[in-house]
Amino acid sequence: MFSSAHLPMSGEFHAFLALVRTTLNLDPLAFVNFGLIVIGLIASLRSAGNIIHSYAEKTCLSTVHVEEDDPLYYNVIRWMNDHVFRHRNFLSVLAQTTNNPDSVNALIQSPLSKLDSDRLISYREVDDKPSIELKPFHGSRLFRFKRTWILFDHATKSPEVTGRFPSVEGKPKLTLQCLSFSLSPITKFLEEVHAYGCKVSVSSTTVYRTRHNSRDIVRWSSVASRPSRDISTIILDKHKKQTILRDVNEYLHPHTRQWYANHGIPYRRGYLFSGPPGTGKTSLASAIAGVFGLDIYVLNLLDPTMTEPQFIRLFSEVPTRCVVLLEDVDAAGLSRCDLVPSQDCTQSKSAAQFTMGAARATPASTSAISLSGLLNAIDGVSSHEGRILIMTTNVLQRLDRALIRPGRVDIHIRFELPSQEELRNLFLSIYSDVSQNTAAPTGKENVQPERLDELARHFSGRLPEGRFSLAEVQGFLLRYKRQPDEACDNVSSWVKEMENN
Ligand SMILES: Nc1ncnc2c1ncn2[C@@H]1O[C@H](COP(=O)(O)OP(=O)(O)OP(=O)(O)O)[C@@H](O)[C@H]1O
Repeated sequence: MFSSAHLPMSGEFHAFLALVRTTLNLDPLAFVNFGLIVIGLIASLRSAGNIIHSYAEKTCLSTVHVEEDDPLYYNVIRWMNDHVFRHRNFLSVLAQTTNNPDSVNALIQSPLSKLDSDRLISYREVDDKPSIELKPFHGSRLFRFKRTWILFDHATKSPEVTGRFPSVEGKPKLTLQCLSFSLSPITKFLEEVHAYGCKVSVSSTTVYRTRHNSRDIVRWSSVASRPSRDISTIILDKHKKQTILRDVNEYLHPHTRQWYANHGIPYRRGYLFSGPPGTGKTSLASAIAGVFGLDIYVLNLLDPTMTEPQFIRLFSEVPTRCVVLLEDVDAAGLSRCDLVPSQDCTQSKSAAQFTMGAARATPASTSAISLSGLLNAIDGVSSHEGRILIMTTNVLQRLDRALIRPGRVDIHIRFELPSQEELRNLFLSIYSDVSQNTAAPTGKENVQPERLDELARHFSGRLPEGRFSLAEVQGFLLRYKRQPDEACDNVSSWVKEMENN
């Protein structure tokens, strides 16, 4: 210990100490000694804490790490935000711009929506709240879940931190820890988190696409979560619609899974939607996902950054019940050339071209994925059971028979250019709110349902059958969103204009 008597000191400092001693009646160096004792104590407590922590970690501390590209990662953060962080102020948060439907509703209820739709409005001047969400970014928090204390720790480990702020690009790390000899408290918590995630997104469909994560590994990543498309908005022959809905329903039934297992048949189901562009193939896939409460996993065969092993791995990583959507499979130019030696391939190619007619030649493969790779992904041993595969194509003849044989494609739905009945239904569907008076702006008349029926008949009668896709006709109708009379009056000139193009 130090004592002022033992220390060599300058005259001024000595005088200062003497002054303090006489005025406060205390030895200042006693404070220094006391400070050193406190620091020593803290250091020993910390090292004891570290020893206890590392001992506990080895014996009774259960730890669970959640990977950033697992859906649980977002569900845990959402649960924490909604249940734990909601009432706490944070000084360091992550700002996110959201396109939530609430802001759209707020806009509908604002005075702006009362303005005449002919008036030009600059939305820069709109004084509505920006849809910015502030979320806790980094940090740890001890919280109680069903009588167990759990430590939540969320950090972004940047490879190198430059400047004052941690990089958002770093590798995120999420850990959950609790004092327990088993993992069951955390497992129960994760089950609750999963159930909460399902409840929150019950009426929406989440779309997943592939993305390179912070470690440059291609993983599934949710790109959008939107309200499920209502199946009644899909214009398709009633029989075809019922066929596919019944089939998917039966396939997903728990008894069916057991039946497949009993018969030793891989539990998989595949559908092919073929037809001209803009006839509703993708829309039907998304409506099916909505009806059965499934998420959609979209794989792009033309993605230049994806290799075949990555494609096969991603295919096997989809969850048990989901829709895997492979769009425009014909565009990838996959053919038997990948499967057979070159001489046979030339023969089979020319045979294929013969059957299709000279007009459409099989294109050279433009995909990094070969036909054998795709077949492997669809029904190889690692392919996931329980999923629904939906492939769409504009040109059925371009598909190799191996790809669409039963077992890979169980039901084929052909989409045609619309009949007059379908055009009439599209008209009625677009103007359904005009007749129900739900969204009519000021100054616009309502149309009685009988009048709308009459207009729909006139409209479809003026359009040639099997000439335009529903997407094209929908594009025309969108010019007259709330004026069915004007759409009806102008459709003939639109047809002429389209035919001259
Ligand atoms: N049968 C349909 N029923 C309802 N809407 C349709 C239908 N066909 C097309 N549409 C509308 O047209 C647009 C394009 O439809 P969609 O993307 O489903 O067509 P697609 O057949 O998948 O086209 P592509 O072959 O080019 O991918 C969507 O906005 C959709 O609402």
